[in-house]
Amino acid sequence: MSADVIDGKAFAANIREKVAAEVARMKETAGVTPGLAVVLVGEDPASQVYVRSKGRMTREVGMESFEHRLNDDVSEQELLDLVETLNADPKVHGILVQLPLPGHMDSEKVINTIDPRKDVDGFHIQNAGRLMTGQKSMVPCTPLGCLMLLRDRLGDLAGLEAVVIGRSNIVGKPMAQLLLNERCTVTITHSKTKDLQAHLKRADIVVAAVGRAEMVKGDWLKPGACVIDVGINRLEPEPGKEKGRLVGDVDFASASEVAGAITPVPGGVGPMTIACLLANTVTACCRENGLAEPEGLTA
Ligand SMILES: Nc1nc(=O)c2c([nH]1)NC[C@@H]1CN(c3ccc(C(=O)N[C@@H](CCC(=O)O)C(=O)O)cc3)C=[N+]21
Repeated sequence: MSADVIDGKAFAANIREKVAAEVARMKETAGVTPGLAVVLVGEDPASQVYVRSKGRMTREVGMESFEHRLNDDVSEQELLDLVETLNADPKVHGILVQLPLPGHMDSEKVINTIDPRKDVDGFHIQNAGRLMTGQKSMVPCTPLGCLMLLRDRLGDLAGLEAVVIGRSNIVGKPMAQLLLNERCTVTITHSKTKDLQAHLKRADIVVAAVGRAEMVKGDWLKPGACVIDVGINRLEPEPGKEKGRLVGDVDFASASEVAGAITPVPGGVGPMTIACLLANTVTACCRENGLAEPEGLTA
């Protein structure tokens, strides 16, 4: 192995420490405590685990955590009413509605009902538009976390060739936009891209967010590339095991022979996502209260 393994877990812990210091300062100087509301519809076990660890980390940094669990047969109107209630609640500075929502709900409508100032996921159409036009916005947590890791590793990103694999509204598109804002030369590839390997061969930066286990192989990469693996895929359990292994969209074994630096799964981008959610909540609370925004927690 030649690549440096980027320790997202440690980096995220460091971000959470900064967030905690900021929260303490806000309580002391302005008497405000940032609050994050998380809404979970249905009983998906993986989502429950994720929501629980968000709640724990929210409290650990000294913020208030509000958890709302709704049955998966709740009507869309009931969910919209809850979002409106949270919009109007002065103790709530950030609102996250866990996705995916049950099939009978219109996710776009639900997301766009969140007050954009409280949209700590950065999924509201107003935040997407603001990010695209370079106006102050809430930035989606996973791409923000990836950007922090890239800046830490590479410093100034201007002029670098960046290839994003995946075109989702949640990761691929905002990631490409952030890299463009850093003045990278950005290519967005996806499942219909004709010659992915030809693109990757040029890439100084690779952000893989396709959701296909171990798809990107080491010999597709430019030697020395910085590889950020957003994928979280669970493999089939091996015989006799209850749970399969967690792997990314990049074949770590072969990629770490070629890359200059690479994020592992788990322990890479995942923890950064939660840390950035907390950072966004602090940012939202500062903006709401006219307080100076802390350095290093936004894009
Ligand atoms: N509105 C909304 N916003 C989200 O940000 C959102 C969502 N819905 N729905 C679900 C996905 C998933 N997600 C993860 C975040 C962190 C880890 C994470 O910390 N993973 C650990 C390990 C997890 C494990 O061991 O199972 C790691 O990669 O090291 C995973 C998954 C945020 N999501």
